[in-house]
Parts: sequence; structure tokens; C-alpha cells
Amino acid sequence: MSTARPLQPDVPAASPAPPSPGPAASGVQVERVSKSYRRGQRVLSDVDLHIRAGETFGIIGPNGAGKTTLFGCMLGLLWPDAGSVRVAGLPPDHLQVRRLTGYLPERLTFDAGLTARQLLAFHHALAERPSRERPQEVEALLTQVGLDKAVWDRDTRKFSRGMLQRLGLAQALVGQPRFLFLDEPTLGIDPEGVLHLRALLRDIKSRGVTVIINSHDLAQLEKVCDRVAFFRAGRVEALEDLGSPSSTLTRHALVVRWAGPQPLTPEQLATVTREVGATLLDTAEDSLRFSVEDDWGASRLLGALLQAGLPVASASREEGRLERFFQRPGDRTP
Ligand SMILES: Nc1ncnc2c1ncn2[C@@H]1O[C@H](COP(=O)(O)OP(=O)(O)OP(=O)(O)O)[C@@H](O)[C@H]1O
Repeated sequence: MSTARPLQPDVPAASPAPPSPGPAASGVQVERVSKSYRRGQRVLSDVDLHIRAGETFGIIGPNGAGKTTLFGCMLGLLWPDAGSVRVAGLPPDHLQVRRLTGYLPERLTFDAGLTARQLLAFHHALAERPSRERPQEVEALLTQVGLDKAVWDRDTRKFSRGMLQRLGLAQALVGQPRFLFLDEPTLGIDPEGVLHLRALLRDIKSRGVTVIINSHDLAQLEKVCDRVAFFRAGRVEALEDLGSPSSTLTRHALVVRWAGPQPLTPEQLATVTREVGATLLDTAEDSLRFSVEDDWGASRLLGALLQAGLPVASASREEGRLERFFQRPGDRTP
């Protein structure tokens, strides 16, 4: 393929050793990246992104927005027409970076005829992990991704899509990566598997791994990501820090419903909200949507609303916040 990149040598001959990846050169830096497959049809336009070391970063957007193409550029599998990508301060196709990178592709193809255990052992060898630790590490990985022991020695051609997905994840983790790229990781996985994956991602994050997820599964992304970039027509249209209290998609958006008529005037509501340090984001016929700093802030707000005379019937954390990005700009609430 004309767009495929030649591999960078591990250590270029007769040149100084490349800088070692480390905290000073951490994260994934995408600078003014543009990419076309055909002349005049830009798939990526001047994309700027800095994914911080250790964060879990989500990429969302409509079909054809350029998400997979960006993934290809960040993995060093595609060559941008302009701009640059650095992973831990190095080009993404540098062998040193490849050693630090795990990748779960959307379309999984495994060597035919191998069992799950054989396949992982093969990748364990490719990743140059110590051979004497191979049997234990392979079994630990198969356990970690929740693949039933009964199928470890079964031909992977007989695997369901969800089983293949778990095996693909184990293969992505085999080299103990510092950067983990997951393309549609929940595809074909049953609800139990999704819960398992979420716990696994938390564990991976606690070990300082940078995780980049391309997915249409907004509910899952909302639960696991620190930040999310919304792509449209090859550009980053919005970048949201899900943990920031100032985010309109804050993790602590609270929807309050009441019973009977709403007795508070807009001025009274504004005063109560301000006094407890909350923000009123949205008013609907039967509900109010607030941004609060944390659980304690939610509790203070509910107490104040009750005291002011609002007959609160229910209060819940808002789900489905990322869906707002897919609404037309005019339809969006603040
Ligand atoms: N190898 C290719 N050759 C030519 N055009 C391509 C190639 N790969 C992708 N495209 C085109 O580039 C555009 C962006 O595709 P890309 O797969 O990056 O989008 P995406 O956001 O990942 O979409 P989806 O959510 O459907 O996976 C699309 O118009 C697609 O048809």
C-alpha cells in the first residue's frame, strides 16, 4: 500500500542513539496532521492532539470521520501527508516505540489452526519476553482477559467473536505495553465481558499505561475515559475533560425531578444553586440538570432544594452525556 510506512531502524547505523522514552518525552503528540487517500479528499485536516502519559483517552465521531485513519497514523502504520506524530518522543514506527505499544485492531485475524495458548505463546516469543516465564505469563494473560480455561487449548477458528476479542486483548497486552491502542474493544463482547473489560482497564490504568480507545460505545467510554476527543470530517471538533468540574459533560451532572408543580421562581432557583456552588445547566418541564463538583456537592444541593420547598422526587447522575456531541449544534443544550 502506498501509504504504509517503512519501519524506522531500531538504532540507526553511524548515528547517535535515539532518545530513550521517558517521563520527559511521554504521551502521544499529534501535531498538525493531515492525510488524504485520494488527491483533493482530505480525511484528516490539521489534527492537533496531546494525549498525556497515563490517561485513558477516547476518540468518538460519526462513521467516516477519520478516527481509524488517525489511529493508523498514531500507530505508525500510515504516513501523514503533513504534520508529525510522536509517541514517548519518538516516531511511532520506531522499533523502540513498537516494543512499548499494544494494539487491538477492529478486524481480528489470527494464524489459522493455533489454539489460544499457542497463539499467545507465539506472540510472547515475538515480544521477546523471557521464555522460562512463558507458560505462566500466557496463562495469567488468558485469565486476566476472562477467557474460560476450557477453551485455552481449542482451535481459535472455533471461537466466537467475543472470545476472539478477549484473545485479541491478551495479545495486545503480551509485551506489557506502556501504550495500549484499542479499536472498538467491546465489539461482540457480552455484558459480563464488558464489565470485565472495564475492571481490566482500571487495573491497566493504575499501572500507568496510556490507553487510547476508538469506539462507538459511548456509555463505556464515558465510564472509563479521562478525556474524549470528538471527531467530525477529519477535525477535532471538541475535546472534553470528563473529570473537570467546568466541563459541560462533567462526571457530576445531576438530574433532579420533582413531584407536583415546581414552586420556585427562576430567581429563587438561581440563588439556591449559587449558594451551594452548583451550576444550573438545563431546565426542562419536569427536571433540572445541574453540574456539581462531587457527591458532597450533590448532597448539599439536594438539601438546599428541599429546604427551599422543591418537592424532590428523584435525583440521578446523568448517563449518555457523550451523545450530546452527535446532536446538531443547534440542538445542543449547554
Ligand atoms: N485505505 C483507504 N483508501 C481510501 N479511502 C479510505 C481508506 N481508508 C479509509 N478511507 C476513507 O477515509 C474516510 C475516513 O475513514 P476512517 O475509516 O478513518 O473513518 P472512521 O471515523 O474510522 O469511520 P468508522 O467509524 O466507520 O470506522 C472514509 O471516507 C473512508 O472511506
